[in-house]
Amino acid sequence: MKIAVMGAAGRMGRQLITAIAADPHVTISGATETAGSPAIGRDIGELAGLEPMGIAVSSDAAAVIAAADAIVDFTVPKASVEFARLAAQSGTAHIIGTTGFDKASETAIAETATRIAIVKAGNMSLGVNLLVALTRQVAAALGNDFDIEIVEMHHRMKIDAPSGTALMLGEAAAKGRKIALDEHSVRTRDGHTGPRHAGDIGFATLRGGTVVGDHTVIFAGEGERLELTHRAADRGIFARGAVKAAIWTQGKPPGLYAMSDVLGIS
Ligand SMILES: NC(=O)c1ccc[n+]([C@@H]2O[C@H](COP(=O)([O-])OP(=O)(O)OC[C@H]3O[C@@H](n4cnc5c(N)ncnc54)[C@H](O)[C@@H]3O)[C@@H](O)[C@H]2O)c1
Ligand SMILES: O=C(O)C1=N[C@H](C(=O)O)CCC1
Repeated sequence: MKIAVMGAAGRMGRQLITAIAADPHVTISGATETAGSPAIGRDIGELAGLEPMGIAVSSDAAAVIAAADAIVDFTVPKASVEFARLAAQSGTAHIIGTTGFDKASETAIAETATRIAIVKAGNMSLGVNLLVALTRQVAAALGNDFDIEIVEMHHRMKIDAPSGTALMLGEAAAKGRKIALDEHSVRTRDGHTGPRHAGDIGFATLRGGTVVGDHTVIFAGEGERLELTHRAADRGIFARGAVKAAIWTQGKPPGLYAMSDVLGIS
C-alpha cells in the first residue's frame, strides 16, 4: 500500500515518515509541504533523520495525492479540507489527524466522506481511544452528582485549544450523560463567575515547554474524586496509529470513520 505524508516537515510529518518506513506492509509514495517551505525539494529520509529515501518533498498536493492509496495528514484545518477535496477526486483514502476545525470545515469533510473513506480523530493513540471509551462509561455510571472537568497540557507551539483530544473526551462524557456537549461545555472561566452550574462539562487548557500531550478527566463528587489520565511521551504513538488507520481503509466503503472503528473499541 502506498501512503503519502502531507506536512512532511512538521513535528508529526517527520514522525509519520519514520513510522511508514518502519512498517513492512506499506511504502511512502510521496510527501508535501506548503509552497515556499524550505523543506521543498529535500529528501524525506534526511528530513526525518533517516537514510536518504530518494523521494523529495513536493508542493504539488494534487499529484502526490493522486499517486497514493492513502494520505496521512497532520497539518492545519484549511489544508486538510483542501486535501479531502483532492483525495475525493482521485479516490484516495484520507487519514486526518489535524485538529482545530470550525463547524463549516467539519461539515465539508463529512460531505467529502460520502465519496471516500476518511478516518478522522483528534488523537490516534490506542491509550487515548481507550480513555475516551472509559470516560463515556464512567460518565454514564456516575450521573450528574459528579462534576466533570477536562484538563489538558501541551507544548508551547500548539496553536489550537482546547485540544482535539480534550474535545473527544468532552463528547464522550456528554454522550455518557445523554446530553449535547455544545449546550453544556464551559471553555473559560474568569472573574466573578458564580458557582458552577450542575451538568457543566469544564475545560482547562495549559501550554508550556515540550509536553507531548497530557489529558485528565476529573469526576468530582461529594467527598470523593475520580481522575482518569493519559500522558503521551512520544509522538510515535500518534504516527503509528495513523499508519494503522491507513492500512485499515483498504477495501472500506466511503464513510467518516473514527479511530474507535479502526481499533475495534466501542
Ligand atoms: N490526531 C492526533 O493523534 C494528533 C497528534 C499530534 C498532533 N495532531 C495535530 O496535528 C496537527 C499538526 O501538528 P504538528 O505538531 O505536527 O504541527 P506542525 O506545525 O509541526 O506541522 C504542521 C505542518 O503542516 C505544514 N502545512 C501547513 N499547510 C500545509 C499545506 N497546505 N500543504 C502541506 N503542508 C502544510 C506546515 O508547514 C507544518 O510543517 C495539529 O492540528 C495537531 O493538533 C494530532
Ligand atoms: O501536539 C499536538 O498538537 C497534539 N494534538 C492533538 C490534540 O489536539 O489533541 C493530540 C495530542 C498532540
